[in-house]
Amino acid sequence: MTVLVTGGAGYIGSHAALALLDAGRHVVVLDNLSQGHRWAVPAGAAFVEGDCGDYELVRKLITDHDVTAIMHFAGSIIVPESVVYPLDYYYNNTVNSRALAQAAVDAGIRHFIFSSTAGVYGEPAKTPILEDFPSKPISPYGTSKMMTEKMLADASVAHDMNYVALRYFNVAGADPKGRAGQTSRKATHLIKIASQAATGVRSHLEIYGEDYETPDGTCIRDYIHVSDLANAHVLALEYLENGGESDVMNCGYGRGFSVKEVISAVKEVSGVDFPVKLAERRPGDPAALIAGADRVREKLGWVPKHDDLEMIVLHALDWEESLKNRQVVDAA
Ligand SMILES: NC(=O)c1ccc[n+]([C@@H]2O[C@H](COP(=O)([O-])OP(=O)(O)OC[C@H]3O[C@@H](n4cnc5c(N)ncnc54)[C@H](O)[C@@H]3O)[C@@H](O)[C@H]2O)c1
Ligand SMILES: O=c1ccn([C@@H]2O[C@H](COP(=O)(O)OP(=O)(O)O[C@H]3O[C@H](CO)[C@@H](O)[C@H](O)[C@H]3O)[C@@H](O)[C@H]2O)c(=O)[nH]1
Repeated sequence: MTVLVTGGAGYIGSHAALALLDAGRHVVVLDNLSQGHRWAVPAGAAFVEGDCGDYELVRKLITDHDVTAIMHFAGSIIVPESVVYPLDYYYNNTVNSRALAQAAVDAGIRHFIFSSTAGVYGEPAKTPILEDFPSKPISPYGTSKMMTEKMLADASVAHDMNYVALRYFNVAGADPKGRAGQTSRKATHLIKIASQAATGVRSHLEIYGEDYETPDGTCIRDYIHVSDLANAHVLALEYLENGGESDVMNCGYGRGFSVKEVISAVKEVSGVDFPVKLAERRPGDPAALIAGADRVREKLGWVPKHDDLEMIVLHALDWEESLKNRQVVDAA
């Protein structure tokens, strides 16, 4: 009874692997190390280097490791990059997910958990965003994820496999025990970048637009601690194993912070007044994204432990400091 974690050498997958191990599960990580790091795979997990779209490899590792469920994190994640290289995104996020789903179905895997995104909603008409709002992505990244959701929905009807697609809002922070954190080679996320500015890895931070229709003019996002998100995956697995019906669920706290509020929190917690510059709007940024987050609480019994911006920032800063010692920082 092993859980296959694709993308488990990356940011969120490594935290999910830790949460599964903490819950007493067996884990095998499959990662092609295009973005992740071998050292980020928790010590208690088996590791296979390879591509989640490699059907034969996946079939073999399902047999070799006695896999009974899959958590699928592997993918390409940078929204603006997906606009420039859309076909790469459809390949890695949709085509490779199709191959993985095929291998899962053919091997008799009965439970599948998928990393989806608030990006499937595009520019929602209002917030909080509920799961039954229309999926109208405005980037190839969002569309590539939406298509995988739809494949899983159809496959779950045709085959004996239930699934949960978790639609993450803005994931941030790091393992409170310092065992994992965000180490992406091409950081774009606000809290990561602000933490790099506070720890001297970057010279400054740019605010992408302050003329949005929000109280302080900067974009509002629902920041969720990565360890709370990882725990939602463990609960989703238990839910599916107990016969829960397939579903999509938002993962956020149901409240938002503006870019300026996040910057203030990082300055406050770090004690560093790093330079901040105003820049143009980044294309494709909706003004406000806040999760309607009742379903994940009601259906999974999810109770977050880290719904506190200062705590999220503190853990992100601690991780950034620890990366300096590992000498794997990705400078701007
Ligand atoms: N970080 C966020 O805020 C966020 C928000 C919404 C959704 N997501 C989704 O969560 C998942 C994990 O994101 P992350 O932030 O941990 O990113 P990440 O880049 O840190 O991790 C992704 C991992 O997948 C691996 N990978 C990529 N393509 C692969 C392939 N074809 N085969 C095997 N391994 C492959 C990479 O090497 C990396 O280790 C992604 O699917 C992403 O779309 C992330
Ligand atoms: O240096 C920076 C980085 C970000 N931002 C702003 O900060 C906000 C948050 O940006 P970022 O951290 O890059 O996250 P998002 O673009 O909101 O996207 C994340 O959150 C989405 C859900 O809300 C997911 O769909 C995506 O996969 C995930 O990358 C946005 O308004 C950005 O314009 C800045 O002003 N300066």
